[in-house]
Amino acid sequence: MAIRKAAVIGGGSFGTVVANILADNNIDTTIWMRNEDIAASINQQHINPQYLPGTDLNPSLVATNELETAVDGADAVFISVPSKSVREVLEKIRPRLTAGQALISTTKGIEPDGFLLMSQVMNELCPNNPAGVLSGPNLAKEIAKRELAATVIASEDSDLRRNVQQALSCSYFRVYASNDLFGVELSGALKNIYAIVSGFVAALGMGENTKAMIITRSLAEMSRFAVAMGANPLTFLGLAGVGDLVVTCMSPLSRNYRVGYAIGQGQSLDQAVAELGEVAEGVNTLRYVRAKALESSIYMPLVMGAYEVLFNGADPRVVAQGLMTGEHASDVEFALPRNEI
Ligand SMILES: NC(=O)C1=CN([C@@H]2O[C@H](COP(=O)(O)OP(=O)(O)OC[C@H]3O[C@@H](n4cnc5c(N)ncnc54)[C@H](OP(=O)(O)O)[C@@H]3O)[C@@H](O)[C@H]2O)C=CC1
Ligand SMILES: O=C(CO)COP(=O)(O)O
Repeated sequence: MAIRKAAVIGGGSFGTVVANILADNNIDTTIWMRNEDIAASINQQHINPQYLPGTDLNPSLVATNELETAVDGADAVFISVPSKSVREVLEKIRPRLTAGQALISTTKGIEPDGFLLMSQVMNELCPNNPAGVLSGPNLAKEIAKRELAATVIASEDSDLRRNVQQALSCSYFRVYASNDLFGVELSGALKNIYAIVSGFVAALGMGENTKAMIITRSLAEMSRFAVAMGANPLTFLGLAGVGDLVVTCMSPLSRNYRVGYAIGQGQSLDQAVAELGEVAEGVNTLRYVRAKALESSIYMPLVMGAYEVLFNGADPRVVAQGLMTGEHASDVEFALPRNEI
């Protein structure tokens, strides 16, 4: 069944953008948020003054502080809050959901207990609702200006994939499909770590070759980790992999890049995060991925170096320099395995 009525849970920059695309596509859309003033601004002035100032939202978009107003009768519910709040929000909406309402996460993070991705949390709490993940190179502030962008809808449910493609595709937004939900979701979470590292590199004035080396070795590292976790490495060649890695490692619009940049300029992690005032998922993801890599003996020099900078006060220069001193390695490990060089 096509999506005629949609709910978006979370009134930050990306939730607002997703809701606005749906409204632009004439879908009856309600966005839920806990902040009453922002909801009133969206309903009366059609702006989100805190997260997307200067963007005129579609006047048909309705904002509410009542979950039932958003969720009841929605064909699809998009979850767009930071990962640390996803379980709490799902527990609140779960009693209102009916079987078959699709749940789509846009959240790019990991739950530390059990190293769970958001679709796994959705499946655990709402097993009767088909799950999907939306992920790709999607800087909210550009899409808000209706600049051209593309994304990936990943789900094992082909109806869900088709319905979301139809609901979100428009003149400025294109939606590609994937059935590798785990790979798409994992790459969206992992790339935030490398955006922080790229922020260090930019702040230190390192060269363009260095930046390209960091991005490419980031891709090698994140796909090595993902394969060890059971994901399909080919997914990392797509928009949710290379695409999102490139945009977040190169753009000051990325909050993770900005945290790295501020640290590269000498700020502490606490200062950098406080100044940002929005979520930078990569900070926590770095902690969880480092622990997992150590536990599972996965070689991740960039993750190890970034952790030392963020949490043990190491000089950010050591992260890129660390790559130069490792043992001789393979360029593409899927072609030439590490143990065969
Ligand atoms: N911004 C972007 O370009 C993109 C972001 N994403 C991902 O989307 C997710 C959300 O990010 P984004 O919208 O940017 O984040 P923001 O920091 O812009 O906003 C977070 C939103 O979540 C709300 N929120 C936080 N905790 C809770 C809670 N416990 N209950 C209810 N609401 C809560 C905040 O409410 P309040 O204002 O009341 O604190 C705010 O509305 C992240 O995982 C991010 O990685 C994905 C693609 C692009
Ligand atoms: O995921 C994003 C773009 O695709 C947004 O990245 P940041 O969370 O770093 O802003």
